[in-house]
This record gives sequence, structure tokens and C-alpha cells, in this order.
Amino acid sequence: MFEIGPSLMCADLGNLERDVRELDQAGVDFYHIDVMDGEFVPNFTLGPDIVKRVRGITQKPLDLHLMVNSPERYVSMFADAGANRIAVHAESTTNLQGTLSAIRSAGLEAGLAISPATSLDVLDYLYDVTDYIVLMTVNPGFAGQHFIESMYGKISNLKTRLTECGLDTPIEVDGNIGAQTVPECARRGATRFIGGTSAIFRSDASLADNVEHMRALFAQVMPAS
Ligand SMILES: O=C(CO)[C@H](O)[C@H](O)COP(=O)(O)O
Repeated sequence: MFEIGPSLMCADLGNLERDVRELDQAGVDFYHIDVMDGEFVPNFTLGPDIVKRVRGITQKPLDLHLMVNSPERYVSMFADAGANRIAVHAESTTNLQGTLSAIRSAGLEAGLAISPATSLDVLDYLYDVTDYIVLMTVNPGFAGQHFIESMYGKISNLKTRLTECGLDTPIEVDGNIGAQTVPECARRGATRFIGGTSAIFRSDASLADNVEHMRALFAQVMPAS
């Protein structure tokens, strides 16, 4: 029921293959790959060549978070590189509905990424083209930030809206997801957890141990998970 997706922008990029193989062994559920263009957010991260390389190492789903302007330009590029899911932000395109539909038409799952200050109303006419929601718990752009406390209430509100619509759309939380935040996010309805610098890529333990610690946090919420 709860899934772990390591955020590869936080991996040791000089040893990416080693990290992915170790995380595969540890049984993570998918990989989260952040794509930034230095315009939509003030940072640069990973691109199609890295997606292709990771696709050659693992069979797990590749979950892309596009923090780029006009992401519709890149859907087929990332589909060809081996992505399984692509999430985009409302603020990044003038045709959000069309972009989500194009992601689906390319055979991928379409995700709506929602920044901390963006209202959940953005979903109102998009439920039928949205396969999952990435609820950002920090402002997009950088790893290692503080969790924005008001996002707990936002997760609950989102869960309520989805339930009222009879939907079980996965809620993915991203940003400072770790020991302090996982249990409360899970209690409020998040089911996919992006593990970055706070959870998976900590230097004080092995990747496998960190995955195990995350699973232990889920068990606090739902002992049978
Ligand atoms: O999307 C992101 C930043 O925009 C990262 O995936 C995310 O922040 C993970 O890193 P951390 O757990 O250190 O916050």
C-alpha cells in the first residue's frame, strides 16, 4: 500500500549505477527523477540521457517530475528514454489538460504536480486525465529544504476531495520526506513517498538500511503494511 521512490537527484551521481542496483536489491518500488530547466525553477538537474541510463539498469517504474517550462515539448523525448510516469505543474504550461492527455496518449501515467501555494482547485476539471498527484511539501527546485507544515492539512484536503469523487488516485509526497514527516503524511492519505536527502540518501547508514527504516515508519501507521 505504501511505496518508496528514491529521488535520484540526491544520489551519488558519480556512482549512480551502484546506488540504483543497491536500491533495487533493497526492494524500492520506483525511482523519482527530477528534471529542471533553470527557468521554471532556479536549478538544473537530470535529463533524458540519465533516464535512458537508469532504464538500462532497472525494470522498476521511472517516475519523472518535470519542473520545466512548456513540458509538452518533451513528453515524447522522455517516453522514448524509458519513463513510465510524467508529472507536470499547472504553472508550467498554457495547456495543462492537453499535456496530461498527451502523456497518457504516449502510454505513460499522467501526474499533476502541485506546488505548496497552488490551490487544489487546479484539479477541478482534470480528474479524468490525472493518474496520480505529486503534492510538493517544499517549494520545487532544491533538495534538503524544510517541510512546510501547512502541507499536512493540504494532504488531508486532497484525500477528502478524491474520496468524495469516488477516486483512489495515488498521492505522492515530495520534499523533506523522512522520519519526522512520513508517519503524519501516511496517516493523512499519502501513499507514495519520495526519499531524498532526509530518508534514503543519508550518509549515516547504508541505502538498504535507510529503505528498511522507511518501511518501519510505515509500519507505525499501519502495522500490516
Ligand atoms: O523535487 C525535489 C526538489 O524539488 C526533490 O525530489 C525533493 O526535494 C527530495 O529531496 P529532499 O527529501 O532532500 O527534500
